[in-house]
Amino acid sequence: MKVAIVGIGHVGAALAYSLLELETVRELMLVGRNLSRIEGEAIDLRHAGSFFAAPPSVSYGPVSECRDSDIIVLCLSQKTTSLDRTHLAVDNAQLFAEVVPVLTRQNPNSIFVVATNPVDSLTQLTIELSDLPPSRVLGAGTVIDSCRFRHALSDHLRVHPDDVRAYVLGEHGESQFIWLSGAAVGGVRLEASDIPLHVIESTRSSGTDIFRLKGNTCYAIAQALKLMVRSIAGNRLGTMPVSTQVNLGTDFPLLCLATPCVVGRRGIEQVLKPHFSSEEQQMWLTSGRRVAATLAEIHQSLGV
Ligand SMILES: NC(=O)c1ccc[n+]([C@@H]2O[C@H](COP(=O)([O-])OP(=O)(O)OC[C@H]3O[C@@H](n4cnc5c(N)ncnc54)[C@H](O)[C@@H]3O)[C@@H](O)[C@H]2O)c1
Repeated sequence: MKVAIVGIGHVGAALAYSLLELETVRELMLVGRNLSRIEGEAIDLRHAGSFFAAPPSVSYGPVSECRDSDIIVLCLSQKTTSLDRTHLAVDNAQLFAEVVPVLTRQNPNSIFVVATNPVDSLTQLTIELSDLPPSRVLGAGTVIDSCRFRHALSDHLRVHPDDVRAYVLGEHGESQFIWLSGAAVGGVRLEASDIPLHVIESTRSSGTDIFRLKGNTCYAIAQALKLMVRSIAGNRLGTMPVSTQVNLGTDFPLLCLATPCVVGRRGIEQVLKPHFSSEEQQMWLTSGRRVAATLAEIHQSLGV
């Protein structure tokens, strides 16, 4: 299986390194604009690969040379110093408008995985620009936020994070929410009183806290993206809260939000339908309204 990563910055490079150990990935292509930088990354990764059992071959090149990939992970981005992910919307939409149509033409069978922020709006934009079925375009959604929640709650309850079955859903941003009515620890349903405020706050703010401290986040998102790539490449049918197209009714345009999905060789194999409490339903719609507003700004800037 050939995986191309477009945009070899902090996230793209961390993902490339983490994919060296996935034996289902046989070819890895680094795609970027600064060719000497990505050549350096490719050589470094080849050397690192010699410490793994069956590393992929590593190539590099510009978007115009990225062909015949099975999976394309979009990590390209304009630089930002803002803590608000939506501030990147217009600039990153412009980048997507330049590269997604080219990539789709040259990689007609690829599944697209979107990491770039604001991830929900850009996942929807990728569906529109590529004209692919929505099942073949998935955003990183709240995979990382769910991991942060499980990590913080498992620390508090003193259980292993794997035994916390819980998702953060909605927008990867301010309006995300913990799907409490669907959460369990060791098979026992979680109650609101089981979750201290500091766990909720750290789930929502730790991405921006890390950004404030080191100027980027890369390792955890790389693992989240690797989970998605592994489920597609190995047809593992793992369930994860990726960003996918949802229909919120006539008051909304088609847009993407994070909801639990089964991920396999064809991309999104199933979109699961969570049963929300009335409060969760309101939070879900609030996420929808925020993404719709960002999407409107993107459409206006692109004149579409
Ligand atoms: N979804 C998530 O959970 C999540 C988590 C962390 C970061 N992110 C997002 O991922 C994106 C990347 O973050 P980063 O820290 O790696 O940024 P970065 O600035 O380090 O890297 C971006 C890279 O994109 C490249 N690029 C820009 N335009 C390009 C083009 N036309 N073709 C090819 N490459 C191009 C740049 O040269 C740069 O190397 C950002 O939008 C960030 O907000 C998302």
